[in-house]
Amino acid sequence: MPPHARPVVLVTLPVGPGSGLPVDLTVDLPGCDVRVVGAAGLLEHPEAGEAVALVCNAQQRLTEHDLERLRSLKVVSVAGAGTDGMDLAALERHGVVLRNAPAPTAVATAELALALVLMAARQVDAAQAMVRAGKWTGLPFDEVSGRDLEGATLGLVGFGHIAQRLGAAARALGMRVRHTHRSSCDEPGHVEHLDDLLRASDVLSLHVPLTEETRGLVGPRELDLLPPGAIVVNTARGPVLDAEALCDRLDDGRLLAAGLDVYDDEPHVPARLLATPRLTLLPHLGSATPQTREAMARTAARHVAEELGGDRG
Ligand SMILES: NC(=O)C1=CN([C@@H]2O[C@H](COP(=O)(O)OP(=O)(O)OC[C@H]3O[C@@H](n4cnc5c(N)ncnc54)[C@H](O)[C@@H]3O)[C@@H](O)[C@H]2O)C=CC1
Ligand SMILES: O=CC(=O)O
Repeated sequence: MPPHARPVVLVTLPVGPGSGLPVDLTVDLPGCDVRVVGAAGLLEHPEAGEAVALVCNAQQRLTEHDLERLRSLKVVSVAGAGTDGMDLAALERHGVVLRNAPAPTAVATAELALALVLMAARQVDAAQAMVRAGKWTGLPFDEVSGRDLEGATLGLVGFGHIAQRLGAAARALGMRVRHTHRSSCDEPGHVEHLDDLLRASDVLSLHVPLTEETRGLVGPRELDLLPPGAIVVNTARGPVLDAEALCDRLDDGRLLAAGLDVYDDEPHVPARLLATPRLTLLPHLGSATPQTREAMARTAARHVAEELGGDRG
């Protein structure tokens, strides 16, 4: 950065006047030149080589090649939780600090996971389809009668920001809550081994980041450990769960129902999933409320301000 120049911060979030999120991040980044650019135009931006910070969402990909173009970058600040699109080793080689913002995503994402659990338990999609198709002729049929959640066990894989909120809501519904995560802990409900959690889970909800360790964490073997008639919800990342294996078990009736917000190759949703019964499919909607999106953007901007500290004009 030339001496006395103001630090340039590139923002690939759709924020500002005329966007879905009319937030002015210059307020959070005093002393910086904030440029809102489209994600696709990041490398082509005339100040790409001068930018010291990038504010982006959790879908942002950053490779070695990108970092060579963004050669002045010191900070990448994700307005969200997931950092699975980033080449972490390349960021380290280039001396770039990576921050994420899981806390502000938690309320909306936990609420969405709860919605998927409730929809699955009460077969909401199928019941509504019955009404819309004019097939409701009397009392609801057995195939949309679902199950009670009170007294059922919710198994949480990962017990961070989102899972803890979902767990609290589930307890309020009278569910038993069990959880497993990377390290041992003595919190009530902690189960040491994933297999034991699966065997106990009437409802399984996934809340781990996508890493080499969690890719394929819940596959055919794991799904077969669930009690018959279990529910599976994934709001974490598509590759954590084998969605084909999930469909097999919905097709043959071993699982009651499932809900997905995330997929292997978003926004592509495979035809097999679209054709599977009792499977609610949402478009990665977890944190998509205006309140949460604003909190995520502002938190990410604050993280940039913290990291740049005295470098600001
Ligand atoms: N659908 C959506 O819109 C959203 C999806 N997400 C996804 O949800 C994930 C979780 O979010 P937060 O709860 O905020 O994250 P967090 O960082 O607060 O919690 C992650 C938890 O996973 C555990 N964990 C990590 N690796 C593990 C492993 N190998 N085995 C077992 N546990 C492991 C950690 O110990 C921690 O308990 C994010 O990484 C992101 O991928 C997050 C926000 C919105
Ligand atoms: O998927 C969203 C995130 O914040 O991670």
